[in-house]
Amino acid sequence: MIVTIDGVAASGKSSVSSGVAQALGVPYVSSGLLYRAVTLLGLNAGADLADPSALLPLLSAVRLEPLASGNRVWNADHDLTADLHSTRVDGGVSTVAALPEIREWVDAQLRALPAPLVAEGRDMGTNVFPHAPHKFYLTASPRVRAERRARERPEDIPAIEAALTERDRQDTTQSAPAPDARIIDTGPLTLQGVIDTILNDLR
Ligand SMILES: Nc1ncnc2c1ncn2[C@@H]1O[C@H](COP(=O)(O)OP(=O)(O)OP(=O)(O)O)[C@@H](O)[C@H]1O
Ligand SMILES: Nc1ccn([C@H]2C[C@H](O)[C@@H](COP(=O)(O)O)O2)c(=O)n1
Repeated sequence: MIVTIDGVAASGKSSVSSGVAQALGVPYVSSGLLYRAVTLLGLNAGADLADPSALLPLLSAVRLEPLASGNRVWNADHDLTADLHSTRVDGGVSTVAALPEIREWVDAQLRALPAPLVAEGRDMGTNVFPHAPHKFYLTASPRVRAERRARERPEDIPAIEAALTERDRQDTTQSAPAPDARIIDTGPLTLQGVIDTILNDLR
């Protein structure tokens, strides 16, 4: 069984997916972390983030570890995870995610993982796992998402809201909900409330 949980930036995808996966006793995979890892490696190498031929050679030893408690991304024996949610990576990741060659690489990593699993991102229900039987799409207003994210970042709420809105704009192409996804506005719900909504639907 595959459950897909897509949604806009900072809508709660990874927290919700982790909770759902732990309740089901299956792994979850965060596709955004792979796009973030490509971005980090590109920035560290001084590569042009719009040039797939400069990025693909950096990826031969990149591996996603789909732990239910929180995914980790490795480059050989170096754990990249702690550096993936920085403002620097946020600023470049949409450029990288727009490259078809990089999307193909990410999709191949995800499709190689054995089911059952919970997959989260933007196009899990539309493109990567279109035949998944259970699909969800999380939304919340930019202000609500910025207020939540401000607890994890040094920037103030208006700056975070502006950056989220810009990233939503840049990611529009791959971020449409699947026609058969259940759309959940997480604004009025607690994190546990969103997890319970999905688990009730699955039951
Ligand atoms: N329903 C909720 N109520 C309150 N806080 C929430 C809720 N859902 C998520 N959060 C909090 O919002 C923040 C962003 O959540 P999370 O990182 O899971 O989002 P995301 O969609 O995976 O983000 P990104 O797109 O940047 O990877 C976290 O601090 C999380 O704990
Ligand atoms: N399936 C996916 C997952 C992610 N992206 C892009 C869009 C985001 O800006 C970036 C980081 O993802 P996040 O950590 O916010 O989930 O990666 C995508 O295009 N497709």
